[in-house]
Amino acid sequence: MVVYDNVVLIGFMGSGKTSVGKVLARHLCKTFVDVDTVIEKEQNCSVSEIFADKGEEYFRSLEQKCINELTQNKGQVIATGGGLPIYSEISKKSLIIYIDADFDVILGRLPAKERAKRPLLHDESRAKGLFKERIGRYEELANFRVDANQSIPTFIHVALDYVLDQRVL
Ligand SMILES: Nc1ncnc2c1ncn2[C@@H]1O[C@H](COP(=O)(O)OP(=O)(O)O)[C@@H](O)[C@H]1O
Ligand SMILES: O=C(O)C1=C[C@@H](OP(=O)(O)O)[C@@H](O)[C@H](O)C1
Repeated sequence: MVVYDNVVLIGFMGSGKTSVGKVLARHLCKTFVDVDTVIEKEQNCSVSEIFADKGEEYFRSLEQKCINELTQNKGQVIATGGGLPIYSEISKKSLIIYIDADFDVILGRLPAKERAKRPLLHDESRAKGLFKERIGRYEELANFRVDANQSIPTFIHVALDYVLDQRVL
């Protein structure tokens, strides 16, 4: 049986990776880490500011460096940004869970303040295009997909049961 170092959550912007990750980590008694938050702390500015000042390509290089460093450690639940698995390699020793919510559900959940934090969500039709483009990659990479269209308490046990059936350090 494969032994995984970490649980890594992937999925589109706003699908709930951070929210689900925190709950999952608590139940599993693992450390929760959010890639965007780590980058923001290291750079001492927000993701939006990095996009505006240094550009998306630079942000993608920070993501790759960050996920490489984080996956040197073990026993964590790691929430990624929606574009990370599109542009970065994720260690093969990661148990990858796809947090899958419909585009309209995501938009309905995000207040203006949350949308403003995500530069690639500002233009709705472009964001919908990205959503369609990325689904295939998320599905291909994931060990497991969780339907995240409902409230977290209604589906968290599905993710938890799956992880508990695997061997994660
Ligand atoms: N299953 C859910 N039901 C209702 N609201 C949710 C759910 N998952 C996330 N949210 C809300 O959606 C927003 C985006 O969630 P977040 O966890 O930040 O997504 P991500 O990390 O994937 O970008 C937050 O305001 C969060 O409270
Ligand atoms: O999908 C993307 O390309 C992005 C997703 C964001 O993270 P969330 O998925 O947490 O919103 C953040 O990394 C950045 O705005 C780019």
